[in-house]
Amino acid sequence: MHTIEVEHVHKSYGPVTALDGVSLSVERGETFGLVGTNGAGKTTLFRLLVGHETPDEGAIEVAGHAPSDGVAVREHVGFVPEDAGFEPALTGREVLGYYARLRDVPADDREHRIRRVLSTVGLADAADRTVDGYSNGMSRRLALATTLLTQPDVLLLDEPTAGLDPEGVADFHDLVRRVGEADVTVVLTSHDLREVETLCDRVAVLDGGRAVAEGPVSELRARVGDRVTLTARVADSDHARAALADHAEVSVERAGDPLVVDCPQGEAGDVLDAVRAATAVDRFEVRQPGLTAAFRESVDDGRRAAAGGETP
Ligand SMILES: Nc1ncnc2c1ncn2[C@@H]1O[C@H](COP(=O)(O)OP(=O)(O)OP(=O)(O)O)[C@@H](O)[C@H]1O
Repeated sequence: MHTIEVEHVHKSYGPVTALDGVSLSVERGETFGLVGTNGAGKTTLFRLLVGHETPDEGAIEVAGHAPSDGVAVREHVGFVPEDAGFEPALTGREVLGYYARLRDVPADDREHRIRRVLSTVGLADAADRTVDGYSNGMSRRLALATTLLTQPDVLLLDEPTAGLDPEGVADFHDLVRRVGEADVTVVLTSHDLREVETLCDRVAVLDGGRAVAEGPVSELRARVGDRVTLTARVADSDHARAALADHAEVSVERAGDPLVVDCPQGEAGDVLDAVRAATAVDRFEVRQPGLTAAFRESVDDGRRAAAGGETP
């Protein structure tokens, strides 16, 4: 069952086309990643999903409702914008008090729900401090807490971890996983493809307002094939490179120290043996290219298709 359905959506701002015929669907309970280049249309899509803007063409349904149905959206959809800011003189608890009213939480249940979400996001101890003293990570968690007051079916998180330190990122990831376990459909945008790979079941790649790829993270990654990157600390990189000259499927990406080689997964062992026969190898690691390469490939394919007038 699809909780989010976006069909052939176009949106322009004057001469700027922000979304150019985007279609995608997100299933109930999924954690879905929306990735793309700067200005690809990710935030615009979020604004359409919560009814802050209306599409010029196309149809959108979220949790069984049109985004123009403001009451349903408030009840079923939680949106954490990239720049969620709060009145600095209010405490975290007071902020949540206002949001509880805004979201029509019954008066006799407010205190209980506020206490519960403060505990969920790990802000119980900081609840009575004013938010001007909150760290970036705490503010993001408070923003998420505002959406959890009404147990939404859908959570939209726009670059939720941008600017957080590694500990803040890890805390937020734990939180998203916990929220996701409760059958909530989560859609998040991110420029950090490792984050998307870690958290998301499926992903869509936007470029220039077009969805150029959509599918399970593993499928997208498979588009770049079974090649791996081998990085080795070598005593003599010239000897190492010469030893690989006869390997047709192997390309030396960097011929210094470390030596970086791109090769088919099945040949990584032979490549390492050849390098070790030619020079001393101190350390080495083999890595799959991951989503970054798949993302670049999708964007390139989409641009080629657009130039040729095809649909990717
Ligand atoms: N209110 C607006 N008025 C004019 N142009 C806009 C407006 N909102 C978005 N745009 C333009 O629409 C395009 C898509 O913008 P959007 O913010 O959706 O991209 P994004 O993928 O979220 O980018 P980023 O990753 O940089 O946050 C951009 O060219 C942007 O300049």
